[in-house]
Amino acid sequence: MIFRRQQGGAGRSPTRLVMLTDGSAWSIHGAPASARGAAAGQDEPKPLSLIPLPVLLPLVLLPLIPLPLFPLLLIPLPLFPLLLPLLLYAVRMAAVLWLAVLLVAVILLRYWWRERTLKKYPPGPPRWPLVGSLPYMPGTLIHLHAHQQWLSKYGSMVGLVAGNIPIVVVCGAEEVIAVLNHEQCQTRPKGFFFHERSFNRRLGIFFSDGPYWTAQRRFALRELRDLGLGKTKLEGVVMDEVEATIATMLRDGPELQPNKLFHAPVLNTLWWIVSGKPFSRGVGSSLDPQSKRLLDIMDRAMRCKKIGNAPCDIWPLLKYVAPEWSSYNDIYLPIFDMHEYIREEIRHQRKHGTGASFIGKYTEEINKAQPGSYFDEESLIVSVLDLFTAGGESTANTLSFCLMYMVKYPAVQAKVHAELDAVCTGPDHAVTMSDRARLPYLEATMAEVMRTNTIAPLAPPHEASEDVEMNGYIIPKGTMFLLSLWGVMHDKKHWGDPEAFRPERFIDSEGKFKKDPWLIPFGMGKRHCVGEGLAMQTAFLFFANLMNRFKFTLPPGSQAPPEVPQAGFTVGPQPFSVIATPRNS
Ligand code: HEM
Repeated sequence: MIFRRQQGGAGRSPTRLVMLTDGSAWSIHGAPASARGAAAGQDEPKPLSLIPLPVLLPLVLLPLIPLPLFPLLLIPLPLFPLLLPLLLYAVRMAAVLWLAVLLVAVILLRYWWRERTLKKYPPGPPRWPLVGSLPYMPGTLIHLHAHQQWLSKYGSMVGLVAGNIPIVVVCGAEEVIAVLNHEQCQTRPKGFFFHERSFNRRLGIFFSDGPYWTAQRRFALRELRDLGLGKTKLEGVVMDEVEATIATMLRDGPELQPNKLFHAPVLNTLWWIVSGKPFSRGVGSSLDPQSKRLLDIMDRAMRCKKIGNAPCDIWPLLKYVAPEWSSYNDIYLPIFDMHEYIREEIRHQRKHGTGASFIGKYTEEINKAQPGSYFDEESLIVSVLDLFTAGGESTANTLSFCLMYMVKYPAVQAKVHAELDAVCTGPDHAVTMSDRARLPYLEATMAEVMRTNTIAPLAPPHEASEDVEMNGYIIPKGTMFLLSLWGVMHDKKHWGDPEAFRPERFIDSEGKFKKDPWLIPFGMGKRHCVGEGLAMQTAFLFFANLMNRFKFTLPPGSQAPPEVPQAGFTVGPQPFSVIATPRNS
C-alpha cells in the first residue's frame, strides 16, 4: 500500500487523502477516484469487485483505525519502515474493535430476543443485557431478601434474569403450593451445573427428568424402604451412632459446638445404607483416614455457598480461563473427588462381593440391564452423590437447629424433659421408635424447629417444561422457579404468629401431635423428598436420646445464637456453643 497526498485543482474537490495501489484508488470519503474520473468523462469506471482482495481488505479496515492514528497516514514514505510496528498495532486495534462491535451486537441481540419472550413476565428488579438482574440479587439467603425487600415491592412472584436464564422467585404461599403441584413445573433446570456435576449428562435422582428420573426415583424409594427404613435394622445402626455421639459428648464436653457434632454420625448412617457398612465409629479425633477423607470432601462440597449461582454456572467458558475466580474449582473439585470415592467403593464391592446395600442392589440392576436401560455405573455414582448431598447436611443441620432452639427457649426444653421423664424410665433409657407416638410434645418441637428455620428455605430449583400461566403472568418454558418453602411456613394468614417459636401449634385438643398440611420442609408433589422417612427417623432418635441424657444451656456470659441462619448447600445455624450437662449427674 502506498499513501500520498493528491492536490486538488480549480473546480475539483480540495486536497484528499487517497490510497494508490496497482493504479486503482479510493478516497477516504468513500468515492472511488476512478469513478469520479469516469463521471468527468475520463477513464472507464472500474467496478469495486475488480479491486484485488489484498487491497480491499485494508480498505474495509481503514475506517476502523482509531482516529488518533490517522496522522500516521501523512508521514512521508521513506519513514514508513520505521513505523511498521505502529501500523501493525493499528491493524490489531482495528481487529479488536471489530470483535468488540460484533460482541456488543450479539449481546444486544440476545437481550432483545430474551425480552421479547418476557412480555407478560412477573415484575422484578431491572434486567440488563449480559448480566440480567444479577447486580440486584443477593448472593445467599435469597428467601430472606425476597420476603423483606421484594414481596412488598413486586408481589408474590418476582421476575429476574441471571445472565440469560429467566428465574422467578415465588414468595407467596399459595403460589408456591400451586407451582409445587403444577404438572408443567416438575422438571429441573438444564444449566451448566446440572450437567457438569454428572459426567456431562443429567444423571441421578435430584437433577434428572422424564422416564429416566422416574426409574431412578422409584428405585431409590424402594431401596430406602427395603434397606430397613422403619425397621429394627436401620434403627440399630442409627442407635449405634447415637451412642457414639453421646460418648463423644461425654468425653469432649461439657462445652460443645453443635455445628460440628452431627455431620459424621449422620453421614455414617447414610454410608451404611449406601455400602452396607459404617465407615467409622465415633466422631472427631477417632475417625479412620478413609472416613476422614469422605468427611473432608463433603465438608468442602457443602462449604461452597454459590452452587448454581456462581460466575462459572452462568458463563461456563470461565471454567477454562478463570477456574478459581469463577468458583469452578470450589464447586466442582469436591464433587469430582466424591465421584472417585464412590467409584472406589463400587470397585471394592465388585471385587469382594456386594451385600444388602444401595450399591449392591443397584449393581444387580446394572448386571441385568438390557440395551437402553437407565442403570449404569455413572448413574449409580450420581445417585449415591445425591443421597449424600441431599441427606447429610440437611439432617445434621436440623439437629443443630434443634439444640439451638433448646438453649434459646429453656421453657420448651423443660417441657420436652418433663414428657421424656413421664415416658422413659430415666436418662439411661434408650429412646426408640416405639416410644415416638408417646412423645407428642417432642415431635411438635421438632416440627416447630423445621418450620421456623427450615434447612431448605428455597426448594431446589424447578423448571417450567411448557409456558405456564399463573396470576395473569406468562412464565416462558425453561424458566427456573425458586420456591420459598420458608414463605409457606411463615405465612401470617395461615399460622397467625409465624415469628413465634411455639411447638403447641402442633398439639391438638387431646394433647396429640397434629400434622399441618402447610408444614412442608420436605417439599410436596412429585418432587417430594425421597429421604423424609429416613431423615425423620434419624432426627427423632438423635434428638430424643440427646434430650433424655442431657440438659442444654448457653455457656455463661454468652449471647443466644442469632436466628438468621448461615448459608450453605442447605442453611444451618451460625456457629454457637452449648453446655451439655448429663441429666443423671
Ligand atoms: C431434614 C432433612 C431433609 C430435608 C429438610 C429435605 C428436604 C428436601 C426438599 C425440600 C426437597 C426438594 C423438593 C422439591 O424439589 O420440590 C428434597 C428432595 C430430595 N431429597 Fe431431601 N431432605 C432431607 C433429607 C433427605 C435425606 C436423608 C435424603 C436421602 C438419603 C434425601 C434425598 C432427597 C432426594 C434424592 C431428593 C430429590 C427428589 C427428586 O427430585 O425427585 N433428603 N429434600
